[in-house]
Amino acid sequence: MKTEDQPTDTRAGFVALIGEPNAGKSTLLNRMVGAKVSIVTHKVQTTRARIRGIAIEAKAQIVFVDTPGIFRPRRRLDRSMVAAAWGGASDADIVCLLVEAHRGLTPGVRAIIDALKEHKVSAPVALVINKIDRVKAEALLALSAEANAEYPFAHTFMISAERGHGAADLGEWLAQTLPLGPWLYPEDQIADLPMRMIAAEITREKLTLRLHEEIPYQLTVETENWEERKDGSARIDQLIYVARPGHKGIVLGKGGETIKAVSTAARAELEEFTGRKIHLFLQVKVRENWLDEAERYNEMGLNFRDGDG
Ligand SMILES: Nc1nc2c(ncn2[C@@H]2O[C@H](COP(=O)(O)OP(=O)(O)OP(=O)(O)O)[C@@H](O)[C@H]2O)c(=O)[nH]1
Repeated sequence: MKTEDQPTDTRAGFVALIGEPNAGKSTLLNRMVGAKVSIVTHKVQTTRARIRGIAIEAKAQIVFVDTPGIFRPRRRLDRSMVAAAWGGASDADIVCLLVEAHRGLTPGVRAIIDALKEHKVSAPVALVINKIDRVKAEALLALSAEANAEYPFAHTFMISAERGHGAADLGEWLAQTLPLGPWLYPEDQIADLPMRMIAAEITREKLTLRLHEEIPYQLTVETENWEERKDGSARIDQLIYVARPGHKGIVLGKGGETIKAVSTAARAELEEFTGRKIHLFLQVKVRENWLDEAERYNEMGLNFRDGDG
């Protein structure tokens, strides 16, 4: 609620990052927010939850909605993800469409542009050409012209989310373009994602990095318990759900060496993130068909659409 005594020159609002899987949404989010809130791996379709990060730019508070990749729905999970992505896009004050410079207007990007038109997204849409480090300048201009002929983008940015080029200009424009209004979250809050979920994401990232291609992405991590201790440390208990009995052994590894390595890496990152000592306890459970359980979807911030698939 806006009150008389609040400054009137602040701005705040939601910015949805959309684009094909692997476009660099998580990398950009992490760069703008300056804290690790999303998983960055070489695998596609890693972002499952609608994770948000908050950046402060001049007098504006920019709340990023990192949507799951928008791609063609095949399985039930994919359809929820697509619905969540479009939900995020139409609730936003600004939409940023990330396009990979070296891939250009792929059929996937064209499908997103068609969907923007079809969903009549009223928010200004910025075209963000990412990974400019991978192409020559001439190619960028041609791509920009081609894309702007397809959709009335409010602005075009050419950036490298990884190296940082152009990110400041984008941040400045977002800050100027968001609606005037009081900040939405307290200043010291870097993300509205509960710490438990961040902790689960960290462990899932370590698992993904460690297991490479051995396990499909049917694997989920939940933080069951977070206990504050008197000495300032915290005890975190997490459950790793795998879809098949055979996967349990892979996650554990020979003599438990995989799970130990994952636990060590996750604990180190959690300690760095929280600035405190962490006691991390991991347990692996088999949960066949977890992909079909509504409960799991809701925990991931997705709406389970009964009757689908
Ligand atoms: N060369 C180059 N690579 C980049 C750049 N930005 C991101 N990447 C890489 O592109 C890959 C995908 O980046 P992510 O940030 O995970 O992509 P995403 O859009 O969040 O992907 P999903 O979570 O699958 O939707 C990673 O390997 C990044 O390191 C960039 O500016 N230049």
